[in-house]
Amino acid sequence: MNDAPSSQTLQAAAGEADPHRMRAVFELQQTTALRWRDSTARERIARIEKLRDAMLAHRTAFHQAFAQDYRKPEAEVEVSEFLPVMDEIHQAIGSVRRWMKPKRVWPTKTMLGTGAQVQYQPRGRVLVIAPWNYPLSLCFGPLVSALAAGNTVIIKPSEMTPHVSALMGRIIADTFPPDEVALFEGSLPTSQALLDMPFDHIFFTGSPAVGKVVMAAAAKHLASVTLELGGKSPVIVDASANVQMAAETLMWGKFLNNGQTCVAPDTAYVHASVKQAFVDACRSVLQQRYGAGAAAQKASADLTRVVNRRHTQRVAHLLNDAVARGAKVLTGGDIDEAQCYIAPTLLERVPADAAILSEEIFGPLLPIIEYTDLDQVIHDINRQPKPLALYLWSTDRQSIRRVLSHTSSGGACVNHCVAHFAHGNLPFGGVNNSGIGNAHGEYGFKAFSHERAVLRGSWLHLVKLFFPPYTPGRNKLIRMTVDLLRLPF
Ligand SMILES: NC(=O)c1ccc[n+]([C@@H]2O[C@H](COP(=O)([O-])OP(=O)(O)OC[C@H]3O[C@@H](n4cnc5c(N)ncnc54)[C@H](O)[C@@H]3O)[C@@H](O)[C@H]2O)c1
Repeated sequence: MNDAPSSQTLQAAAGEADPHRMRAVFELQQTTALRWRDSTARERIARIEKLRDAMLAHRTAFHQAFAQDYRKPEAEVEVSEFLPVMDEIHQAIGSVRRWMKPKRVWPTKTMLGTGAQVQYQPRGRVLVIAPWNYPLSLCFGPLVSALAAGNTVIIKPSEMTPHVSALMGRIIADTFPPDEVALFEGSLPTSQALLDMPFDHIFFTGSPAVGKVVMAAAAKHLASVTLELGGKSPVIVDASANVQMAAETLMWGKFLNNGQTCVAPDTAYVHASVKQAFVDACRSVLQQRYGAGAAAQKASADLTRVVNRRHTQRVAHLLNDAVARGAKVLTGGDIDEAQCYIAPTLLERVPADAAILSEEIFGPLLPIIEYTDLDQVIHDINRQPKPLALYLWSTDRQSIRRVLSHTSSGGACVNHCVAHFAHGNLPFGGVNNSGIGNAHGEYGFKAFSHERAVLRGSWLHLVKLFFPPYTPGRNKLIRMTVDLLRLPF
């Protein structure tokens, strides 16, 4: 690969990556992608292990980069960035052999005597576009799945976490030749230049609005897509809920990464009979975790900052708009735009026309809506676009069954929140507005694989009985075969 543009050069352009270099790397990856079609599990595991070792060798540098980008506490870098990627790596190394094996399938009645299997082929050259909120996890997590499936990869991280993105760029450049894996930093122009190229698959994580742009770009080349999007994930705390447990878990899921989580609880419907107890429990959990009083909470090292001023203004607008329309702040409400700080905030009596009830909040605000009729809550949830997650705190089996069977969402947790993201044997993805396709574990492997149907077997020659000319005898045989399928065995 002597004529390959060096990764150092690729990273050299300030701001946006050079489109010519991106195109050159893309072309270069084609030869590798074709060669990797029959790559072995051992080769794929070796690549994943290289990534793991490089990532772990830069653990402290990551802690520093996250602190510089948005003051993310070290513990949260470990639990929400390293842990998911390490889990993905651990699972892929242990299971890729099994995932890759062609799966034999039983013949259907008309195919008796044939042999059939599903072969998992690498898609080829894939593009991973990632958001800023979990930059390491959402770049390297999909990278692991893509490598497990045998693809070459180009990654476009977010421009909003420049220190983490630059560090990941250095790691990729030092670990992989660009014909295997390359990372290009940049914003819209870089993303658009990449989307112009005929990738075999695009794995996009980000907002539903940009997801539509990505899908339209993919349509030009009929590239397959996985879209991991966002939305408003509703919460229900019903009259039977363990209120203390609900407060403890919900305050974690909501204020982890300061609410900047795709599956963050967005709006809480709380039954009137437990609302006051729930609010009291939430207040006390927040005080215990982040300090009593506004000054203590602002000084807490355990609260990540909002990623930048623009997003601080956006979240502050949601809060101010709700308050101006009559919402009441139950706790929090402090804003320091210069420091990108917004206190953990609970609101009630939010009027229906407040923007906070229609836009994804993606910040440390939680509107609480008191309810008495569960069916009305289900009706309200079903009027909104299908969310990425739905959370229910309840001990009543009937209510749990009713909510799970009458709503739709990418994923759901009962008596917890956010934690389903961490279960590597569950598909992670949205539905319609919150996403298309799945990530994680074997689902991630499949997202980056083409499931090719392969049919063989000497009995197949019997299909000639259905070839023209359609004599009366053949017509009869065809009709009999169709009628055979009406029989129950
Ligand atoms: N489902 C998930 O797994 C998941 C995970 C994290 C975040 N999200 C969602 O991501 C969103 C927040 O992240 P964000 O603000 O970085 O998202 P975003 O959609 O603004 O940006 C995501 C990526 O797309 C690029 N981009 C932005 N505009 C583009 C355009 N017009 N054309 C091409 N590329 C473009 C960005 O540079 C970035 O790399 C939220 O909606 C959140 O719910 C989803």
